Amino acid sequence: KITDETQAKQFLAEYNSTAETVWNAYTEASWAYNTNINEQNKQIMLEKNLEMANHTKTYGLESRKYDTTDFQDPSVKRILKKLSDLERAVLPDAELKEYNNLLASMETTYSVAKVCRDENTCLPLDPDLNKIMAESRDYDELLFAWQGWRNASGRELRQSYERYVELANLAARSNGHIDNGAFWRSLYETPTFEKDLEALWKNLEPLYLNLHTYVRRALFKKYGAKRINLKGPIPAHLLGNMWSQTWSSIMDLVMPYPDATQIDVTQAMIANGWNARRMFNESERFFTSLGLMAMPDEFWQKSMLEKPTDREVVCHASAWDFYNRKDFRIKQCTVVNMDDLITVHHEMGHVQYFLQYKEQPISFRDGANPGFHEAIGDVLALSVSTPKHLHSIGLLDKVEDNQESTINFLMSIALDKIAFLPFGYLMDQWRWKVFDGRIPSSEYNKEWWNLRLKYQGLCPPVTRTEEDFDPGAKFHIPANVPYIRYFVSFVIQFQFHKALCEAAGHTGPLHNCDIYESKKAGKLLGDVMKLGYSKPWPEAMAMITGQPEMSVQPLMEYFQPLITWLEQENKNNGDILGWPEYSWMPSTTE
Ligand SMILES: CC(=O)N[C@@H](CC(=O)O)C(=O)NC[C@H](CC1(C(=O)N[C@@H](Cc2ccc(O)cc2)C(=O)O)CCCC1)C(=O)O
Ligand SMILES: [Zn+2]
Repeated sequence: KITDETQAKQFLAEYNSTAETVWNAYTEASWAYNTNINEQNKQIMLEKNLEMANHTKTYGLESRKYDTTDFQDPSVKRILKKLSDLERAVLPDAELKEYNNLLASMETTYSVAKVCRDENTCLPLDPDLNKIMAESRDYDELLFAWQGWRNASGRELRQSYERYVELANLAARSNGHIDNGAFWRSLYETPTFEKDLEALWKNLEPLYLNLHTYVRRALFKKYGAKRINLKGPIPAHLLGNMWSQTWSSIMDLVMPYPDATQIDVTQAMIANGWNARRMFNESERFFTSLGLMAMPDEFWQKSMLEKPTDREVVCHASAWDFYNRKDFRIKQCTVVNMDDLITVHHEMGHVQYFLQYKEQPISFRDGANPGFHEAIGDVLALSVSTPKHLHSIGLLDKVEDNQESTINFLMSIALDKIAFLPFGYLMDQWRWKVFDGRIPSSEYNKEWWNLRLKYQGLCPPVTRTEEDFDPGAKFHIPANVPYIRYFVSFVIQFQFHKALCEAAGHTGPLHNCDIYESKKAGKLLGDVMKLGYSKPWPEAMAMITGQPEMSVQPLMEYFQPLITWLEQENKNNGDILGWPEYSWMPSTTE
């Protein structure tokens, strides 16, 4: 074992500079494929991925030769520990090639899947099927899109997924983890992580049950007793989203006070001639108003902000770090609406993080934990979404400060933030159980719907079998992107919001806070982003909030007026919380 710390530092300097070159080459190839899906670009990406894996393995095996027990520099210890996990590079050549091919083909299948109405009208998910799910109020048309998408995507992926699970577990176990789920959870460096998450969920469940009951009553009014059971789960295709993960698209069906201020600003964006570029410029303006960094010129030259018309692309939005400290991009098939304005801020939050930690060693160019990376953009979006801010950028003609408008506003935010919580929690509950063997492939779909029932109180609108593979109809599953990061983000973003609002000198209810132009708030956030992954995340959490733990208190404080209103409303309606008639399903006849 090598115990010479100076030698270790030289080794890491060499790793850092070679990694920048190799990772940049892979990222360029991956970008080329994602923005122009064809066989040649796929092959080049796979080749660059192998080169990156060789680099990871060479340096990873070398890093294992060091005994860091007596080392002084904590960063050297932290980086060597991270490098010693080879991830997929640990696989033998044949398995690594098979694994990378599986991932590329699953992502391609998902990204090019279409649903055909007839032989010459085939609809992609983005924007066509998403638009139907958000805007249609026709039960059968919604079912056409919902079932068609699952046939075109999930069903096609089941077999590949089964093999992917085996190889992901083989890699994880070869690196010393029990299974791939244990490897994913290890990124949070929290021994009590699963227990902490369950405690958070137990605190949040009552909020969700109240929202679920209220929305079920509204859908009962719209779709009637044959389709909605006031004591049963909600059919999964009626919530305004292909995966029922966020419900703000059905605000028109659930709006508490239709005569008070309406928050959806899509019409105003279109009326004011907003386009994709304007949406990104507005977001950049918010970041610079906090004293944070503007986008480099290269960002505007090289990003893909709209769906091209002449080729197939991966439309699922994403933010890219090219690991050369200069080149950062976003790929988004931007549509001019409120939903996408939020997504723009989300992706710009990732790029801001990339910019803030770009001088860190490459091993530290990550979020304090993955949930931190997901929270940055959403924190700013909480300010942008306030009536006050929307009014200031010309998207809301008047701001009314009364109880009805407040409840309408909080409902529109709750339909995204509270509705999302059970979905954000269950996605990796399913995957962790697949990786540890508690869910065998013969029960993939049955267990998926058991979790959808248990946490979200949803039921499939038509009977599902093991011919189906509904988890595969959600991007992150075939794309091998972990998901618990979003559940963590939806909790901590309210902790960050509360702390930044205090730094900005905000007084009054938390839901009215807009941190726009607060340099103090910006500094608090910027200093944490600069750390990247260099310090354990509780230290970063304490820098922002003054304490090291995840807490639901700020989220509860933010929604308190709505929670009180929902409890009263559900009581007035004589409605029960939950779905005791859990085996009910909607009738398929009129
Ligand atoms: C190279 C690369 O892959 N980079 C990573 C970033 C990084 O790791 O550096 C990346 O860009 N990942 C893509 C992913 C895209 C989106 C997503 O998938 N969101 C979740 C959950 C959710 C839902 C509502 C919401 O308001 C916020 C989140 C979903 O839609 O289910 C799509 C819309 C928003 C974010 C993302 O940005 O997280
Ligand atoms: Zn994200």
